Amino acid sequence: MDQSLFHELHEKDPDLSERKWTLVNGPVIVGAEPSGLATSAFLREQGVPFVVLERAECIASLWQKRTYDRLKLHLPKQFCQLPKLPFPEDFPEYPTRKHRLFMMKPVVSGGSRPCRTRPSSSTFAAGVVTTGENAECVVPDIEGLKDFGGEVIHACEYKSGEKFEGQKVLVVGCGNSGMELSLDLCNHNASPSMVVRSSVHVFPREVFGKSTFEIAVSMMKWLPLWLVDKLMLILARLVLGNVEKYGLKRPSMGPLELKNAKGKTPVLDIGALEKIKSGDINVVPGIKRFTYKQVELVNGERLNIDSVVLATGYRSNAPSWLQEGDFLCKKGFPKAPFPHGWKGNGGLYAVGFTRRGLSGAASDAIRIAQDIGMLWKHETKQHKKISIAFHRRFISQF
Ligand SMILES: Cc1cc2nc3c(=O)[nH]c(=O)nc-3n(C[C@H](O)[C@H](O)[C@H](O)COP(=O)(O)OP(=O)(O)OC[C@H]3O[C@@H](n4cnc5c(N)ncnc54)[C@H](O)[C@@H]3O)c2cc1C
Ligand SMILES: NC(=O)C1=CN([C@@H]2O[C@H](COP(=O)(O)OP(=O)(O)OC[C@H]3O[C@@H](n4cnc5c(N)ncnc54)[C@H](OP(=O)(O)O)[C@@H]3O)[C@@H](O)[C@H]2O)C=CC1
Ligand SMILES: O=C(O)C(=O)Cc1c[nH]c2ccccc12
Repeated sequence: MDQSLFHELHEKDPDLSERKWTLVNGPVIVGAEPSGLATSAFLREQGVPFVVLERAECIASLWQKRTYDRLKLHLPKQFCQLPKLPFPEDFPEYPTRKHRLFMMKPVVSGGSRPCRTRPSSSTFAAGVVTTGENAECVVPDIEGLKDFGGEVIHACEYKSGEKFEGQKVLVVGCGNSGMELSLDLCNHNASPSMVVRSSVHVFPREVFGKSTFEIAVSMMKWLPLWLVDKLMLILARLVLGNVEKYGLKRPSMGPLELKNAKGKTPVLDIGALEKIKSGDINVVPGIKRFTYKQVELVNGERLNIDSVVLATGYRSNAPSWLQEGDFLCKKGFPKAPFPHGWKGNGGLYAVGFTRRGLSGAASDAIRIAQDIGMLWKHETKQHKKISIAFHRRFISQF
């Protein structure tokens, strides 16, 4: 590192010399999951050397290690493809997590392994944040949870309901995780109670054999968002009836408006609602406190429970490692609203913070790779020109 820069940084951070530093030529991509891998694939195609940094010891760690066995994508496959890697026709409409991992293999074996680069004499610098909207588990601090005495896990540690057979399990949270894990627990002969502390939008995953998400996307081409929201709610009411009578209060904001404004994903139901209607999943209100093997709810009711699954969501971790104040907000999302959040100043980029799942990540990756590809070509051309001029001058001295 340049000595004057080192001194300047050392003044700000006295521990600097204790840390390991590596000089990297080319973009640094942080995160090796769909967003990082898609960006890598595009950069490789454009001949840009890059390095991928990943905290886990493998790629695709969310899909390999932090998801449950029976997980399937809840959007049809055409909305969850990585650029240039369409799911094969013979894959099911809603691929499983194993299908998803299978699709990521070629990207990796093609060359975007963590910490891989080609030597270059250019000093081109760019940083791509792809650490995701789900980087850390949200673990709420609920009174008495530490002394509960039974097993407490987060949804990301849940693999299967097998080990909960015969148990009373409290599932905290009613997003897609809470709903799907409650269903999985039922299917393994456990008795889940699911906490709904505020409200939730529930839709069937399909209506008359057609994906509900796809219907909404088609309508968005012609109609304003507020109207699509209204029509989706009418459709849900016709197909599901009034879900509020089962304790599933709907938010006052429409589903797509809420997703855009707060990132809260509507539930695309794959069977939990039937179990709620039949009473196999017991819907309960917010938690007041835990006591030994019991939970006390805000309505004063007490339940005996054996285990707790916290399906309480995820958050970005970028503010903890990216020391730059302009690009990201406190919650670790780009400050600029979609579709402008992919590019910041000074070579900073972000992929996968659009609150639009995998298709949002794919569109970010394409934009960024094009931008970096162009800058890289310009930079290397300039570099070549300087080298040739220097070479000529050097030769002319003799
Ligand atoms: C259970 C579940 C199911 C989902 N299903 C769908 C679906 O069906 N369709 C859809 O469109 N979307 C779905 N999503 C949304 C999800 O965000 C995307 O599927 C996708 O995984 C996002 O990819 P990503 O690369 O942006 O982030 P992630 O997959 O979260 O990957 C981020 C990577 O960055 C690494 N990382 C984090 N912090 C650091 C650090 N400080 N240093 C180095 N590396 C770091 C992580 O280890 C991870 O490998 C789902 C999400 C979850 C949790
Ligand atoms: N098959 C698939 O494709 C699946 C996809 N996913 C996706 O993964 C992402 C994360 O989903 P998910 O894990 O469900 O997280 P979400 O953020 O969607 O949901 C978190 C839930 O936990 C509740 N909660 C948080 N803290 C507390 C608390 N202290 N007490 C009671 N309830 C609490 C929230 O309630 P409140 O609203 O009141 O804050 C909310 O119901 C989403 O994008 C989702 O679509 C997840 C599972 C399966
Ligand atoms: O972010 C997610 O969890 C997704 O699965 C993708 C997604 C993006 N926009 C949506 C709107 C309704 C349901 C799911 C999604």
